[in-house]
Amino acid sequence: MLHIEGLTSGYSIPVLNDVSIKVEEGQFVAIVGPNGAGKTTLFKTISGIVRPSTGTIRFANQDLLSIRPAQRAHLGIAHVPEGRQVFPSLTVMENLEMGAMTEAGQRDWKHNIERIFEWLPILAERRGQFAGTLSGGQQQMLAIGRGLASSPKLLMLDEPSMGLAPTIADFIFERLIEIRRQSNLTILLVEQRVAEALESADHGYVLEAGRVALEGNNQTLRADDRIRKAYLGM
Ligand SMILES: Nc1ncnc2c1ncn2[C@@H]1O[C@H](COP(=O)(O)OP(=O)(O)OP(=O)(O)O)[C@@H](O)[C@H]1O
Repeated sequence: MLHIEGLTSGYSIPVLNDVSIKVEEGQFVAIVGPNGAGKTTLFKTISGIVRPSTGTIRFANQDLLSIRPAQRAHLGIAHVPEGRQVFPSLTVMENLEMGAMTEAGQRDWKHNIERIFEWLPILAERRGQFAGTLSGGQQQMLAIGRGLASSPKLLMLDEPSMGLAPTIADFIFERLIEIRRQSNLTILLVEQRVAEALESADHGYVLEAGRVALEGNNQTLRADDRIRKAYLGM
């Protein structure tokens, strides 16, 4: 579904160097790595906020780099950004409606909103509340709900656990696993919480200093000595 080959991208200097990543349909893939490794830059490059200097990105058999950033959401890519970025002065429902601006989101709205409320019931309870007054965990669920409202083929999540207490973060990971189980949605997750991310996903990449340092299925990565020492504290 998403094939990234030889990607070099960044700002005045490159942050990502020769990065290749594959996400197949229905897969849950995690990209883990330390602060500043380039995880957010990778997502911004997929969304079109940052332009790569070399490499290719194919999504659903199309050359993504030839498609304008604003059009990429319409192809079925939902980017749930770092720091949630909900619209604070809009209600929960209005935020969800903002997510449904794609053609597919409009078409599937009734079905999607039912499922979003089923998966994330707090959003149904708080539907009339201003998003800015929600807790961090609730805002993260709203950001995920807003992504789901666009009827995505690929849901990209940038550090959904950021700034959340461990129990709340665990709840978010558990919800993602359940959403994926029920919908077979393709998920690409970027995370610093390596243990939780590798438990949730079926395949993982370790990004270090802008390069893919390791790749494998979740069991292989969780058993890898370097991962255990550097990220799992074992
Ligand atoms: N707009 C920008 N202009 C210049 N450099 C940037 C910009 N955004 C990020 N960087 C730099 O790019 C590098 C990678 O940042 P990026 O945010 O992609 O990493 P990350 O792995 O997502 O880390 P974090 O978990 O801290 O968000 C860092 O050295 C950062 O300082």
